[in-house]
Amino acid sequence: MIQIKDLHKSYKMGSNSLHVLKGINFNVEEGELVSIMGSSGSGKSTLLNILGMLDEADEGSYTLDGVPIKNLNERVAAKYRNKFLGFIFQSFNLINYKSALDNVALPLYYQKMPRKERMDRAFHYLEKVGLAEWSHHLPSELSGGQKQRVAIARALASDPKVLLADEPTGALDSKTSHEVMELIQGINDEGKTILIVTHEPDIAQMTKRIVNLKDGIIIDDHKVEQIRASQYV
Ligand SMILES: Nc1ncnc2c1ncn2[C@@H]1O[C@H](COP(=O)(O)OP(=O)(O)OP(=O)(O)O)[C@@H](O)[C@H]1O
Repeated sequence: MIQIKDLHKSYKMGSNSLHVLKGINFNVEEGELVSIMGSSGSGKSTLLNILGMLDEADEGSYTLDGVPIKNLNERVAAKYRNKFLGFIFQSFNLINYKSALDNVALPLYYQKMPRKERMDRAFHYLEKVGLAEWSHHLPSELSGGQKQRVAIARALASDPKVLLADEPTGALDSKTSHEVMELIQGINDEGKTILIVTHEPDIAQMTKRIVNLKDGIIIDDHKVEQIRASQYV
């Protein structure tokens, strides 16, 4: 699903240049659940931004579902991004004045899906994350865990090939984090490819593979004996 070869990325700062990614190689197969770990400044967000087509590498190649991602104009990049990728953020990024249902339906509106179809679809995904009864509530009326479930439903509604999650449990308490991870594990069980950036080892242990970054290179990449979140609840 994802092939990354010898990826390099530097940031220019005045006359200096900060070499952040120093030759990253890794592949992700369809249906994997992978966590990317590493200390602050190791390059996790830089890598996730490149995977999310929000930034481009200086050198190396990135192929997503067989498509080489390079030198795309913004319109084509946006089309591929919508088609291939769903995003989940630490801070949920919901629109406060829209209901849970409207938040999930909004990306479908931008994809020009007819109203009835997009509302039915949004409701289906809210049901899937266990929030059917909360569909008309505003984000301010939901708990942190419920907000992240809405954000997950929104990411799933476009049926992307890959979900990219940047610290998805970073704003949640431990019990809620495990519940959200249980949901993510369930979505992965249905075949979705998922990559999670996290600095929490117990969250990484709930994925199937941990990739460790340090100073812009991968220092470790191993499969894990997955801990099922249901053991915690
Ligand atoms: N747009 C930018 N311009 C200049 N330097 C940047 C930029 N973005 C990131 N950096 C620098 O690149 C390095 C890697 O940053 P990155 O955000 O990828 O790390 P990270 O592993 O995600 O860290 P954290 O866990 O703190 O989010 C850091 O030293 C950071 O200051």
